[in-house]
Amino acid sequence: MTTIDTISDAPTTHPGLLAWVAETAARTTPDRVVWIDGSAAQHQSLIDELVAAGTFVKLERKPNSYWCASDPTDVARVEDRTFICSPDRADAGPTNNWADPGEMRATLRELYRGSMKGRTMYVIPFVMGHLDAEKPMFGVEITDSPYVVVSMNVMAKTGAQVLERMGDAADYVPALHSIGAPLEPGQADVAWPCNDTKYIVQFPESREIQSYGSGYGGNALLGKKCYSLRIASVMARDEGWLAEHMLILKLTSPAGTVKYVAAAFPSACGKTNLAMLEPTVPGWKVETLGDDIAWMRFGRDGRLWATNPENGLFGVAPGTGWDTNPNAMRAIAAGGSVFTNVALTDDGDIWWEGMTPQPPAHLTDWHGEDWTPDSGTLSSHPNSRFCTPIRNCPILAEEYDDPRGVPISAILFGGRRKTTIPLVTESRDWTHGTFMGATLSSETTAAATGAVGVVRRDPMAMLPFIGYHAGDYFQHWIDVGKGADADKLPKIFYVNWFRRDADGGFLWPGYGENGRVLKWVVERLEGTAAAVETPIGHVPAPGSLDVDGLDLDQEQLAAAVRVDADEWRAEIPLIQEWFDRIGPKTPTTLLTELDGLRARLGL
Ligand SMILES: Nc1nc2c(ncn2[C@@H]2O[C@H](COP(=O)(O)OP(=O)(O)OP(=O)(O)O)[C@@H](O)[C@H]2O)c(=O)[nH]1
Ligand SMILES: O=C([O-])CC(=O)C(=O)O
Repeated sequence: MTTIDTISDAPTTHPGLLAWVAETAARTTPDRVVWIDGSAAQHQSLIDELVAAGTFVKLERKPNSYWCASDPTDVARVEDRTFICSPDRADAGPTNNWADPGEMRATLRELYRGSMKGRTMYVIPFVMGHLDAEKPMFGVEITDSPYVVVSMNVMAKTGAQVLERMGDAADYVPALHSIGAPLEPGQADVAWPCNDTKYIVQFPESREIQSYGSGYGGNALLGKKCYSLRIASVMARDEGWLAEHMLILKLTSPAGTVKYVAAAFPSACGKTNLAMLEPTVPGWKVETLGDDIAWMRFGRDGRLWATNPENGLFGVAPGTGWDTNPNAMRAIAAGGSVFTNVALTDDGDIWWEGMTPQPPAHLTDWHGEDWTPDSGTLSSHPNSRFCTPIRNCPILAEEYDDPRGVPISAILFGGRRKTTIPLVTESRDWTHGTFMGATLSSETTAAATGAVGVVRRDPMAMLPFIGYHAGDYFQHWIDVGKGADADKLPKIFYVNWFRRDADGGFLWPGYGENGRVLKWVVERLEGTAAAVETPIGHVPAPGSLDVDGLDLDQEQLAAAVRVDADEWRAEIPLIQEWFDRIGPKTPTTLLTELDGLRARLGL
C-alpha cells in the first residue's frame, strides 16, 4: 500500500482538496495518511489488515468475501443524531433536526481534535454516478475506518481515476468521517471501534458532510444517504431535478415492449427485492438498474431519465433467500462481499433468518456467541447487511452503463401498512400522485434505531433524507410536474405488499408475485387493463390483475385490493395532522387534493 506521510506526496494538485486534507490531518492527528487509489492490490491489503485485526473473518464458502460484526450499539442509521445545518432554521423544516451551522462546526471541530490519533486517515476520492456524466458528481470522503474504505470501494467508483478526472478545479462534496475512537500508544484496539456520541451532519448550502462516532451503513458510507439523497436533494431543488430514494428496474413484456419503472419504498420495505424480481408471470422479465437511489433529470426529449449513482448493493440480509430473492443470492454467491451482523456457519459461510426454511443446527450469531434453533434469539441483526458489487447482479441491465440513464414510465410509491392501503392504486395525474407520495405512510423498520412497527408518514420514502424543508420538497415535486409535458411524465402508482388479514398473515404473497402488479401497471400505461375508480384513485377491476396459477382465493385477492372507506376516513385526520406539522409551506394544491379526498369519502 502506498503510504504517504506528508500531504506534499499527495497524488493530486487540486489546491482546495490538498488544503482540506492537510487541515483535517492537522486537526485529527492520524499516524498516517493514505490516499485510496482504487486498485485491487490496495483494496486487498486493507482487507488483510481487517482480517489481521479480527474485524473481518474470511468466508471459506464465498469467494473473496468477509464476515464482520459491528459493536452491538452501532447497527443502524441514527436519525435522532442526524442534522441538517442550514443557515436558517426554517430551511430545515419540521421533519429534520436542525442545529446552527456555526455552533455545529464548533462542536464537531472539538470532537475531531485528535480523533484519529493512533489510526490511519484514508482519503477516498469518489464519484457517485458516471465519471463521464455531463457533470460528474464528485466527493471525497476522509475516514479513519478501513471498513468504510472497503465498503466505499464497493459502493462507489473510487481512487485515481476519479482524482484524475477532478483535475485541479472540480467541485466536490467534502465528507469527513471519524469513528471517534483515538488509540493511545500501547492501547489494544477492538474489532469495531466507535463512539457513543454520534453526529451525522449535512451542511446543505455549502454541500458538506461531517459524520462522527458511528462506523455503520448510511451513518458512515457518506456517498450513500448523506450525499446522494440529503445533499443531492438540495442540489436537485436548485437545479430542477429529483434525487430520490428509489430503485430502478427494466421490465420487458412477452411482446418485447420495454418500460422502465422507479419505486420509492422506505428503508427495508422491499426495494432490493423488487429491483431483482423474478416475475412468476410467464414471459415477463425484470432487469436491475438500481436498488436504492435514483437521480432523475429531464432529457431533451421531455421525458424523465433516471440513473443509479451507486456501484454496489447494500441490502438487508434477513428475508433474502433462494425463494424470495434468488438474484440477490446469486449476486452474493459471486463473491467480493462484506456481510455485517449476520451469523456464521460452522463451515465458514453466512446464514440469516429467511435464507433457508430450516436454520442450520449450529451457528455463531452476530454477537459471536454459539447459537442453535432453540436459542430463542435471532442469529442475525434485523438490519444486518450484505455489501456487494452491483456487477455481481446476474440481471443487471446493460443500460446501467449509460450515463444518460433510462426514461421512466412509472413511479411506484409504497410502504409497509397492515391495513388501509390497497395492493395497487393508480393516481389520476402527477399532482394526485405527488399527494400520494407526500402522504405515504409506513411502519418503521430496523434500518433506523428506535421503535420498529410504528406507523409514520414517510413522504416519497424520503423522510430521513430530504435535505431541506419538506413543504418546499413537495412544492418542488409539483413544480417538476408543472414544467413538464403531461404526456411524457411518468404515471404514479401507490403499492402495498404488506396488507394483513385478521390473523396477521400477508394478504398478498409478494416477492416474485409482485410482477403481476408490474404487469397491471404496464397494461394501465398502455391502456389495456381495466380499473375501478374509487375515492383514492384507480384500483384493479375484478379480473384485470393476472392471478393465473396463483394459489390465492378470490376473497383474499378482493381484500388485498379493497378500498375500505371507513379505514380511509380514519386516515384523513392523520393526513391532516401531517400537513399541519409541515405547516404553512404545505402546497395549496396538496390541501386541495385532501379536500377532494374528504369529499369523495363523504366527509
Ligand atoms: N411480505 C413481503 N416482504 C417483503 C417483500 N419484499 C421485500 N420484503 C421483505 O422486506 C425486507 C426488506 O427488503 P429489501 O428489498 O431489502 O428492502 P429495501 O427497501 O431495499 O431496504 P434498504 O436497503 O434499507 O433501503 C426483507 O426482509 C424482505 O424479505 C414482499 O413483497 N412481501
Ligand atoms: O443507510 C443505511 O444504513 C442502509 C440503507 O440503505 C437504508 O437505511 O435505507
